[in-house]
Amino acid sequence: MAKSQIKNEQSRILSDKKYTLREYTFDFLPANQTKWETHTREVFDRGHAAAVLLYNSAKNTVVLTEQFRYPVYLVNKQDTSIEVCAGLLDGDSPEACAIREAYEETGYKVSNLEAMGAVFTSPGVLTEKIHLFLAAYDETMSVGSGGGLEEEQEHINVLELSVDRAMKMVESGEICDAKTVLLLQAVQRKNTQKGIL
Ligand SMILES: Nc1nc2c(ncn2[C@@H]2O[C@H](COP(=O)(O)OP(=O)(O)O[C@H]3O[C@H](CO)[C@@H](O)[C@H](O)[C@@H]3O)[C@@H](O)[C@H]2O)c(=O)[nH]1
Ligand SMILES: [Mg+2]
Repeated sequence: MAKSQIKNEQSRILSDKKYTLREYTFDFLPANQTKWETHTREVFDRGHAAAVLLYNSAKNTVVLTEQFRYPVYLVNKQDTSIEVCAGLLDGDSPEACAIREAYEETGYKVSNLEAMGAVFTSPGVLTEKIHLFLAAYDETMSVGSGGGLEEEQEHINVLELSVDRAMKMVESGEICDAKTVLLLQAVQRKNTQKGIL
């Protein structure tokens, strides 16, 4: 089976402030076809990211963050978004980024990460790939104040919730961030396998 082909790729910058929005044009030959098409696509580049869900299997609880997200406010009129810890790699490995963000955002110093794959949350428009992790936590790892970085205007509340409560918030739509839903479902799957649920 013939694969699709791409040629004559060109791009121009539409916006280049904190992140970069480019318009790409390229010729595209769909798989198993003979007619080339010219495509134009706007693509937003803000680098790649890592996200980590802090999970305590003994208590069956998770630690989440709650913060104002303007895009969520624009669409849902919600004044906060409840999410797993996450941030841009900023030159770090995905693992180092997940550990750094967990500390900055929640004050927990986690170490043993379990990799849960990597996803594009909006492949039609965003280049961003988010590396997903689970990390065990307990009270002894809570060594910082969390809350995020003042210089980045982050005002983060830290929430500790039972997995059951968090899953109910997914069902009700209170939790609607894709990476958070994925990682909560991963924890729930683990519980099902262990016979907890
Ligand atoms: N000045 C300015 N600041 C920004 C902008 N966008 C974000 N910030 C600030 O910079 C901080 C960056 O924090 P990180 O923790 O590194 O990234 P993040 O925004 O939390 O990103 C993660 O979560 C997002 C929301 O779910 C995801 O979209 C993203 O992929 C990633 O996983 C944000 O919290 C916000 O305060 C911007 O356009 N301009
Ligand atoms: Mg963040």
